[in-house]
Amino acid sequence: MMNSSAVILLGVIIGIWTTQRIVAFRNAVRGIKNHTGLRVLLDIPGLSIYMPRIPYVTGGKDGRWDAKWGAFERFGAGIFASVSLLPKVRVTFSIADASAIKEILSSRHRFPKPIDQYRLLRIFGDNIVASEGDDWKRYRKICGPSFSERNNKLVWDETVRIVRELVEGVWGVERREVGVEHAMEVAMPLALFTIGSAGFGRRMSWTEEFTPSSKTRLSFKDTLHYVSEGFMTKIIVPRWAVSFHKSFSQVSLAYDELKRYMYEMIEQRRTAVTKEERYDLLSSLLDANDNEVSPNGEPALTDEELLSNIYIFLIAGHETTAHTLCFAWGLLALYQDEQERAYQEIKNAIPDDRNPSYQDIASLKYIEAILNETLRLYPAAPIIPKLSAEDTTLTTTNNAGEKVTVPIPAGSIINLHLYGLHYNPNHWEDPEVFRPSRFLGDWPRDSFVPFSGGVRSCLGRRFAELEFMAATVVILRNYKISVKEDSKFAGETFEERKARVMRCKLGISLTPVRMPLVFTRRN
Ligand code: HEM
Repeated sequence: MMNSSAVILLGVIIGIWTTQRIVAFRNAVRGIKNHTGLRVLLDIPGLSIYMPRIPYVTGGKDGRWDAKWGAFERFGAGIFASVSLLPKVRVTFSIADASAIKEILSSRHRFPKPIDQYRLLRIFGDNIVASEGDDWKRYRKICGPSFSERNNKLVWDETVRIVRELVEGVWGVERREVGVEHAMEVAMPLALFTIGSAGFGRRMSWTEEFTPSSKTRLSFKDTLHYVSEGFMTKIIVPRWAVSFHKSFSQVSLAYDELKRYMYEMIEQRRTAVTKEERYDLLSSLLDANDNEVSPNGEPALTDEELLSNIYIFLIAGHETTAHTLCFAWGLLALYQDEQERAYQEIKNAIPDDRNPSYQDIASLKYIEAILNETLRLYPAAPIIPKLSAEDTTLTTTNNAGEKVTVPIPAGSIINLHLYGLHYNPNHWEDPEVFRPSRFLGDWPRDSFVPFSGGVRSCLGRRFAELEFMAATVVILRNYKISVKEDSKFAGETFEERKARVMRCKLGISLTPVRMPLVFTRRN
């Protein structure tokens, strides 16, 4: 039993602590001139998005990635501020205003990345996505040249080869219809094979049996598959717990195997007697690294840094593109007129039976517009976090159309809310509607940043765009895509069907939940 003076002491300590918190909270609110937004008791990074909205306690949907423009509408401006009391007083700004986002993306020093939030991407060590400052500059200088024109062409040619192999070799030209329960069954291996080939110089195919190398237990294909599927497991499950479940040990093994494969590949390329001309990302990265030496004569990147950067190409590079392809096919299945227009463009651009070539992209403007419209509606990274390095201000517009200056204290987290921006009715007409033609004429470029922007924009943008276009061209030339019928949903309206088919959740990137589609041969 505590005696009464101990209870009083504890009460005093709690009282002081609570008063300090409340004063800090009030100061934080004053510091932002009580700018519109959420004032909540609790904001636990990573967990808050799963909590319901309880006024003054949690932000719920309004603070979430999928609030779209709705939360900004409710708070009456293109920038709103969440101030929370626990676990610590924190100010977070959500921004869906095009000119404020442009200002942030063009000022890396004022608005760096909050690299604490990128810890999870450092499984193999420091890398281009999860770094800032001089380290990032060094990585960008070495990694940048890998995404060359020659690599672009390789991405195109390899994607065409991979999808043709699916169409001709796996589905077969005789088969009238191919139904899938989830389009990811097609999009994921497709993206995996493309990154395997154009990223690592390892050709994989839909039909081939894969065997492990002399030094590994898993094949390269299975390794990549388990590594990307098991990303969350790898992060959540500690090393000592991997033996608790078969799937945990499989993922752990896959990560070890990936490391072995990477070192093997690095070694092979370095010791090859005759140097082959290869344009995959790994070869170019190795070349660049060997040519670019540090002042003491060592390669610019250590082997660990090489490994971690290659790993990040895999993680950043294949799931995002697979999900985007999947969303696009779902939208084309729902909007048959748009699909027909795309098909006509392909027929006109590539009239004979030849392979679509890299040079054809100039005549595939509608396919490119479909990619952009898909990324507007379903941006793979719906929120991009930044940090304010100094006390500053940003300007936005309120619902009445007046300019509002928002004070941004140093240390505030700034979430670039791409979902909000891409559905902002001040920038986009009928933002909820899938209308690729909006990207054909003049469109508001600052209101569309699915690949981020400024010097920290996506390095693999062209890689992803070409993969998307090549895959979509080969699929649409051969198949008409439609939603798989299901008697359970016989009476649903178009909007209900769209909501069902396009349902998504946030994983490493925005993820389609279940997209049942049918591919019907055109001839
Ligand atoms: C549809 C596909 C893709 C989308 C929507 C996308 C989007 C993005 C976004 C939003 C960022 C900024 C992330 C941040 O600030 O934290 C980013 C960065 C990056 N992406 Fe992509 N990405 C895609 C495909 C790819 C591919 C295919 C690769 C490589 C093969 C790739 C490699 C990278 C790299 C290396 C960075 C870091 C750039 C830097 O910080 O300097 N991405 N991407």
